[in-house]
Amino acid sequence: MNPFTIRIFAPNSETLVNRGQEIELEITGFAFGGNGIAKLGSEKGDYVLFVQNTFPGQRVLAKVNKKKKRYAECKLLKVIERSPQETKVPYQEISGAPYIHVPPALQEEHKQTTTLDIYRRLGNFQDIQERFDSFISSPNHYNYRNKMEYSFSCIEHDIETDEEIDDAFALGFKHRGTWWKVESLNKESGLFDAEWENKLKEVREYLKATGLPAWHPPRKEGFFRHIVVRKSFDQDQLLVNLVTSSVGQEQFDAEAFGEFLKTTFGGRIAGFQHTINDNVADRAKIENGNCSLVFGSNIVVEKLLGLEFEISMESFFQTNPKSAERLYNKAMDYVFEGDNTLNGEVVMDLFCGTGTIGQILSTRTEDAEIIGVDIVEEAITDAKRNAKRNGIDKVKFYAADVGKFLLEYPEYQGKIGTIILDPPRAGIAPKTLKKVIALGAQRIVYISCNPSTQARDAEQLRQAGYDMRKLSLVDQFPHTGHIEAVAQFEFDASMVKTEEEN
Ligand SMILES: C[S@@+](CC[C@H](N)C(=O)[O-])C[C@H]1O[C@@H](n2cnc3c(N)ncnc32)[C@H](O)[C@@H]1O
Repeated sequence: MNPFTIRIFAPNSETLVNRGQEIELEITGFAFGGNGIAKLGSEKGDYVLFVQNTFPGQRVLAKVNKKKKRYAECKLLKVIERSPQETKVPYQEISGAPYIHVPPALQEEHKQTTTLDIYRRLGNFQDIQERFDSFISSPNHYNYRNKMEYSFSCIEHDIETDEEIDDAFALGFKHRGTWWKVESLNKESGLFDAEWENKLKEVREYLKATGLPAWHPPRKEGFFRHIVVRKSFDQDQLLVNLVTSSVGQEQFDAEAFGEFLKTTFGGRIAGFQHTINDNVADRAKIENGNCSLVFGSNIVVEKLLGLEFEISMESFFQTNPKSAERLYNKAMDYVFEGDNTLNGEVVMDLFCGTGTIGQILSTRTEDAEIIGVDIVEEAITDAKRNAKRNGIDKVKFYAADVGKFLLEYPEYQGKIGTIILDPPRAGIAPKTLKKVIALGAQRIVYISCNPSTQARDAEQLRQAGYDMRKLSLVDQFPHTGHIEAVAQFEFDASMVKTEEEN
């Protein structure tokens, strides 16, 4: 045990912590989703505290957010002492990459163990190890993201002194656990484009020199609000969107800033947009507003498994495209395994986003009819445009709620051999999953960015006769607690439970 840690013993450790309390803890274990575990001893046994984004061996300052009888959930405020397993890295630490000091192989080992445990506990797969196929690493452990959002604030958290500075001009990421304080990014974070982040300081100095103020989050006033950058790895180009309010707009020379970007980043800036957004609602999307293209193009083009995708500022696109290729290849292996050629079949790509999976599928089949469905109209518009760009006419895209779509098109019931599912983090609503099951597919390939909801949905699928045959984990987001999963389910009539058995 760390010599600085005071291990508290009390008759009833439940009484040791209160909601809102700040407490120093030693992290001794690790659970799914990047939850470090600390324990407080008592005569009645250990009281467990989960602290998000921590790692075994760290000594941390945490705040109790939720208190239950047997455990508490805490928010990390500060790492006081690093784990002996952590190493020095040349990056500036940001709250979005809490494991940047943990060697990638160790991150992966912990992700695999804790994620498989979730399938055991939430999906009741005691034999998960036999179903587990592979752990797929991200091809790039660093600088893998293709989109980053930076915030301005006139309240700065100084990373050297740990002090709050008012009347500042900060540009970077929010200080851990706050929504008003920004830590200026002075060198790359290790997640996004190195050149862009290493020169962000120059961007900040340029904008500060305009004399216009950075946003004041509590007062909801100021001029500079955010910078959002999109990257195409294939073109090695950046698309920049500066989001400001309209107050002071006439004093801002967007064209001059555009020239500054061109000079600073050479030919790498594909386009520069200026968005004026006066919406101060907490949940408003930062990019919404009045957008004008100052120079260049409002899209970049990314290549994925040989196909081209136009990406605008608003489009949904996999954040780690190089790793997404590995994810999609594994999904394709699961689709085509055995002699599942899909020829002459109807294939559903449900929750299709910008239609990436459906398009990849269509390049590997002869005469399958592929149907993509997503609720976001703009995503479907992007999907159709990209399919055209790639010369693909075998995929039909529909903008609709998956549940409603399946009700409105009952003719597909019983005609579908294979379904690909890629729902959002919340998983699939039980009612919608019931409708998917009613389609009667032989095989379902289910991609998930949240294994805990996938494990839950796997239980519903099992009761309907779908056996999870294979599972792979893909590390789409190194240095975070997140992990992506892809599973192959096969219908087995002998597994279907009767009403009485249920
Ligand atoms: C994880 S993303 C899918 C990404 C996509 N398959 C890809 O690889 O690019 C989940 C998608 O589900 C869509 N979605 C969420 N709820 C939905 C619903 N009820 N019906 C249809 N689509 C929905 C979202 O718009 C989002 O595009």
